[in-house]
Amino acid sequence: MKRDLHIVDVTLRDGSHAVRHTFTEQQVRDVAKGLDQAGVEYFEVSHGDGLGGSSLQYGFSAVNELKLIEAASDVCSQAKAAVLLVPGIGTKDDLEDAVKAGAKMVRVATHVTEADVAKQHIELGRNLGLKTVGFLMMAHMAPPEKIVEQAKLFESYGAEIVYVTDSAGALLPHEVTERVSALKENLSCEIGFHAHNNLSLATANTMAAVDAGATYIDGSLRCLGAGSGNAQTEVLTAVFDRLGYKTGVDLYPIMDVANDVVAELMPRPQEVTKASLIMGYSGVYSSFLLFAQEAAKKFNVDERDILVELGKMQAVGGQEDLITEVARELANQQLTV
Ligand SMILES: C[C@H](O)CC(=O)C(=O)O
Ligand SMILES: [Mn+2]
Repeated sequence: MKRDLHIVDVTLRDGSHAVRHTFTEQQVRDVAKGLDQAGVEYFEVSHGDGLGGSSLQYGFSAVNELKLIEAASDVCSQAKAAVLLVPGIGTKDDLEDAVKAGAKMVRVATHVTEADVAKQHIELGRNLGLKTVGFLMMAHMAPPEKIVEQAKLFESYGAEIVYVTDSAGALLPHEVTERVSALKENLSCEIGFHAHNNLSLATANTMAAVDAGATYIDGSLRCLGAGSGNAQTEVLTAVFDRLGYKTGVDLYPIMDVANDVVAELMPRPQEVTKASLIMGYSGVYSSFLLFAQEAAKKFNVDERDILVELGKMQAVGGQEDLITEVARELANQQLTV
């Protein structure tokens, strides 16, 4: 079918953060099968921090992600597995292994000002015949001109799609419009948008992105993802159908996999809580949520204070060890007053 809007489901990758990387092969099979039957074209599957993410720093996966990619690919008749690769966490060898396991798309993710580290990985993606995407994370931290500059690097390396990634769920709709419009005006590749719902704006922001010209949008079933989660795949399906777009996704089947499969495996409802709200408000990387909550308990400090401090420090992914430092420092300050 000819789609005019592509919904990429990230439940089995961004959702991995929310379940502390404990997805089992059976869970992955069930979700992938449901996505396939519902007509989803691409879905991501890997550790939450992408290929190679299973580590002390980011949290160990219960099951090797190559097995998960294989399990997901096995049950699909038309849907294709995508993997995320953050250069420095994942390697070119990891990508080659993921392709052997069945991956058909790679999304190479860098901090919004560091696109240059993705050259080799994007080139490899193209050489391996993958649909190749550049993913600019923490997009609220750079103005539109900077994002254009960085996106052009991705495009020059061969990326077929460049994403504005609102990792902190901090962007407001007009800020999404500014960023996506700037890319649309200055690039010839397709534009994508990835939302987090920390300010309860994931759907509104995704609508703003599509209005500004994005043709790839991310969602997760029941919002399962880091922080307050992502835009909700089944909601995006309904909303964009109402708006007259052809996504190729069928509403009842996508609702069924969300409710009958994903809801059953969620450790907690995916809500905007005081901690995730403060992440959107202060511009904090959504994947820090569970680490900050753990540190708050350990050092008996308010999780919001940790997150506000991390926002002020402009901490980015890879600096998870700072979270404990900040919590310890806040606890010391409490002792001295
Ligand atoms: C590695 C991150 O979790 C990628 C992502 O989904 C984001 O930045 O948001
Ligand atoms: Mn995300």
